[in-house]
Amino acid sequence: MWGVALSVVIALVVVKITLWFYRWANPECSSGKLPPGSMGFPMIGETIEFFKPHSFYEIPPFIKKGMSRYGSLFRTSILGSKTIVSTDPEVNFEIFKQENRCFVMSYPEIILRIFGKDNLFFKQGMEFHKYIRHIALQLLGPECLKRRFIHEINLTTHEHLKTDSSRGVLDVKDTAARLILGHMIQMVISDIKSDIKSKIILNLRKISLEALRSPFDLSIWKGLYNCLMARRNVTKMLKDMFKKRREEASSDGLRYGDFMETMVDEVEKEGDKVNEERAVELILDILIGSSDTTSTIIGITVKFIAENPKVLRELKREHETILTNKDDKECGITWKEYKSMMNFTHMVINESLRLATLAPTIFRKAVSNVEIKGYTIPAGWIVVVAPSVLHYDPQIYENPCEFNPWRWEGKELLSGSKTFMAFGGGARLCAGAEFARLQIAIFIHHLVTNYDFSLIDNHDIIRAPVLRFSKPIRITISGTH
Ligand code: HEM
Repeated sequence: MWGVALSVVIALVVVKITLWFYRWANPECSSGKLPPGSMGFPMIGETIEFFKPHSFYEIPPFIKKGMSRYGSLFRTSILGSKTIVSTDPEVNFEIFKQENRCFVMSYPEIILRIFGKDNLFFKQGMEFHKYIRHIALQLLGPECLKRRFIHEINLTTHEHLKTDSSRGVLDVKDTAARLILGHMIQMVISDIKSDIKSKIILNLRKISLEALRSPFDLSIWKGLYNCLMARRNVTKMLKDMFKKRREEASSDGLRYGDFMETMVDEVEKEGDKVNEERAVELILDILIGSSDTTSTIIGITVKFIAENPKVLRELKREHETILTNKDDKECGITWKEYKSMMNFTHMVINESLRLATLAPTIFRKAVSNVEIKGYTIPAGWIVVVAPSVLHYDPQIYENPCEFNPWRWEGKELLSGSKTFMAFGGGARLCAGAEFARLQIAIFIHHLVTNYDFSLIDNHDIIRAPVLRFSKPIRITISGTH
């Protein structure tokens, strides 16, 4: 009797588990047809494959496998979420077009923790996003870059290269990260004391994209803890300075003309869009966004230039032409020169951005059922757009693994397209794109006009899934004047 009962219980459990497996592998879709694909093992899905390290010149293997089996739109599961991966330029374009309507930004928890769970750019709602973006562009947009920032960037880049090169060896990413934070903090808080500035830089340097690892890799927790602590320290320092500024503004009417003042003014305005907490958060979001991204691209660009003498010669020619009409050869470039005399430099920057593809996957969530290319993306599913696939597609970029700036000749250089999405696309196109391009161009200008340099080591750069350097990108460097 007991034996029969036990057999029945076991059979029921087996049926239940089988059904659960079946439902997991064959998710329901209330209307239409899901894209083909495999959901992988329950819960884990393809998370391990998503974070699996792969070489710099490779597209993520799990995407490659999905594409070869199922085509350019397929379903899977990553980090416990039902997911659709799109490698189709038309579908990607449609997803960006429907930003803040059918699709909203939705990054996995691990990524949110690095950039901050309270990051205002992750908050949903079209109106709020527009408002926050508008304020950020008052600092990062072309008007401010042209009027004030370009001078600061030239000055800091010149000074840092001069000091750091005096040792004869320079870690490119490290120098770039410190100089970017140096002038960015100055633009945000013009009256900052130098010891506080150094403390902020020290903490912000601990918040790195490299902390992003697989949840199965135990070192991720230490990295996340460091990011969290660094965020907390900087938030506290910014809060204190913000409070002081508000008090000064109301008692003495002191004006500084910097970004912190813009934020103080926003908080004082009628309405409740931004309070003191959010103002500090936005300042922090911009500081975090500014350094690690751009310094990584500068590191990679300098590596590519050092490895390609023909590219270096052409850059030197372009930048020495800019210098011919200048009395002060060390003052750097003007906005007009940046825009109209640096065509080849822009080609080099685009080629580095394409090969580096700093954001290999961009995450969204469908908020309603969306019909696309004969399939349905159900509400609640995550959609992963994969720019890396387009950037390494031989049909779009001949010999895609080759660093060849000349492939950009005659093409639109300063805006993205359906096949060039280094800065994302649509309403959420990178708010710091113009700043990053300007900073990279200025770094190249000072480097090629004032120094001889060559790479010290060979570097293995892996993707896991964001870029990770096996060693720092170091160059030997000496002044030419
Ligand atoms: C070369 C360097 C950079 C690259 C490759 C890059 C890449 C990107 C990408 C791909 C996105 C879109 C993400 C998405 O759609 O989910 C993005 C958004 C963003 N980036 Fe960058 N970024 C860079 C530099 C910067 C800098 C220097 C800043 C700030 C100072 C910045 C601030 C932002 C912000 C605020 C957003 C969110 C925009 C929005 O949601 O409206 N980025 N970036």
